[in-house]
Amino acid sequence: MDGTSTDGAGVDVIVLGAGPAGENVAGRCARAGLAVAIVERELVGGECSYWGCIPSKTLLRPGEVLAAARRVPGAAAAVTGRLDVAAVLARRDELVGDYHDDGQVPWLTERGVELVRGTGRLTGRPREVRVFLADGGQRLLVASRAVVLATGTRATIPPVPGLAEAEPWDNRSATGARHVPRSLVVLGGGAVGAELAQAFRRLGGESVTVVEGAPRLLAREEEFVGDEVRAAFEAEGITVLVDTRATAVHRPPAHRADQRRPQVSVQVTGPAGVVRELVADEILVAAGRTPATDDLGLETIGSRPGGFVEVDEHLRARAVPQGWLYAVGDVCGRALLTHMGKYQARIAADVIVGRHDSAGRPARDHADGRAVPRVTFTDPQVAAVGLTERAAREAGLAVRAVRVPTGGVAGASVRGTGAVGTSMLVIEEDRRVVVGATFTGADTQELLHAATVAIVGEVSLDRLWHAVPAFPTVSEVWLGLLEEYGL
Ligand SMILES: Cc1cc2nc3c(=O)[nH]c(=O)nc-3n(C[C@H](O)[C@H](O)[C@H](O)COP(=O)(O)OP(=O)(O)OC[C@H]3O[C@@H](n4cnc5c(N)ncnc54)[C@H](O)[C@@H]3O)c2cc1C
Ligand SMILES: NC(=O)c1ccc[n+]([C@@H]2O[C@H](COP(=O)([O-])OP(=O)(O)OC[C@H]3O[C@@H](n4cnc5c(N)ncnc54)[C@H](O)[C@@H]3O)[C@@H](O)[C@H]2O)c1
Repeated sequence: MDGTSTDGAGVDVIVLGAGPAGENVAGRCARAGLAVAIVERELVGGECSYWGCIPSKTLLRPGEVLAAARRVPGAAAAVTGRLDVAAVLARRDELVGDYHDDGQVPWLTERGVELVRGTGRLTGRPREVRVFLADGGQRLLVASRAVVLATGTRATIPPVPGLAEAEPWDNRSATGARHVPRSLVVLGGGAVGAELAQAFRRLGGESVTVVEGAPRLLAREEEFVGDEVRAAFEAEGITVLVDTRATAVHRPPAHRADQRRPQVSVQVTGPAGVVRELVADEILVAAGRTPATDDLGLETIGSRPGGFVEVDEHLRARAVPQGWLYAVGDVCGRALLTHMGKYQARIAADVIVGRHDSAGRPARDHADGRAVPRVTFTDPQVAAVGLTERAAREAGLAVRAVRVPTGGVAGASVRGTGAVGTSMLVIEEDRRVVVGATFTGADTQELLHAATVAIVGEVSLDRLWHAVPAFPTVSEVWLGLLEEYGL
């Protein structure tokens, strides 16, 4: 084909997508001595670095610090001003590298990974990828060992009449905002919606309304999670509408190019079919993610373009029996979280490299489905790992759940007044091991890893009893939970 150069000779592994998952599989393969090319069509670092984890946490942090100070008598009196929005947005810009990837590219080049700027597509021949280069040319790459798909996801825009035409915000426009809208409707109360609703409220949004179709916020977590986050949101003036779906959206066109965009009206239908109309400056769609596979050549391997890439326990695409195609990160649909994508990347790299565990078994994914840690960075924070009580019962496990208030320990009291939250363990009765844990409250993120270790290590309660939490730390909730269980 005209303009195509075939100079992929000598490449062992091709990775499509340089988000956190792609970078990690490339880096680990290269560390093992393989020649690796990584293809990226936007910015090295992916969604997480520029439009996901990093900017969203940066927008949340100032409000979290202020709220924490207000809970400490003596310190509270020193909080006299408002958040400096311009400084918050400037810090966001700094942490996203002003939307340039110069700070991230060296991580790849220092490891000897070749960066190819362009859009990659499977050709249908084994281990072959055509790259539509950013400069307009094309390049054919052929790998001797493997191709890894790590192309991530984008925001799903649900088929609500008028929504797409209303030019809604998605995670990119929201995390990259240049101003705080006076009024904001957030469609979806999952992790993206909950975090960004609170961020914009605390940054000065006068009216923030979350519209969630499920019966509660963060609906995949324990039921008390959504109830507690909702109570906290309502206490700070965020309106939460659950069991409610958007049914029509309308934004009239601006009359002149220099005019402020007209407000958007959102018709929602709530419980018992009650219809309401919400009017706001912006609507943010936070209704889940769509895999970036519509133009990846999946049809050439017999898979449906636009879907998640189904993988086995070695992260090999099930559609390719020869086993040369892998998928890691969001695109494999297992757990849409950066740290899980990075974990899958390490496993896939070890399979490609041929690394075995100490028992001589090939690397495989043990954590997905069983021990996925997740933190929603709202205030109160939600930190959870493993199975919810309901999921454990649905999986046929005989479990008992125990709960204590997170604020009931001295460690919480010394951190501030009015500590809220709940700590809960889901315990499999037969084996006396933890299979799930949830901690809500301020700063519970750091309680989580102990629970992850307990689950992955299958540590018995009788052993956990001898893991003494230091005084006065919030980790003393572990002691309360084990006593509540009967130890
Ligand atoms: C607002 C928000 C906040 C979040 N916060 C957190 C958080 O706090 N913690 C957490 O763990 N997770 C968080 N996530 C999820 C996290 O961002 C994703 O799980 C993570 O980015 C997935 O990494 P990935 O490498 O699989 O894909 P991505 O980060 O999406 O990267 C994929 C890359 O592939 C490139 N690409 C796509 N198609 C092609 C192609 N054909 N050729 C070449 N390149 C291609 C893209 O340009 C992109 O750079 C958040 C997500 C959002 C939206
Ligand atoms: N702190 C974190 O780790 C973090 C933060 C943000 C995102 N993420 C990851 O990103 C992924 C995507 O997050 P998300 O919040 O976009 O998706 P999500 O699937 O977690 O939540 C989407 C929510 O939108 C609701 N919804 C969908 N369509 C709707 C409609 N038409 N009307 C009303 N409600 C509707 C769903 O019921 C659901 O509760 C998450 O799965 C999570 O893994 C993680």
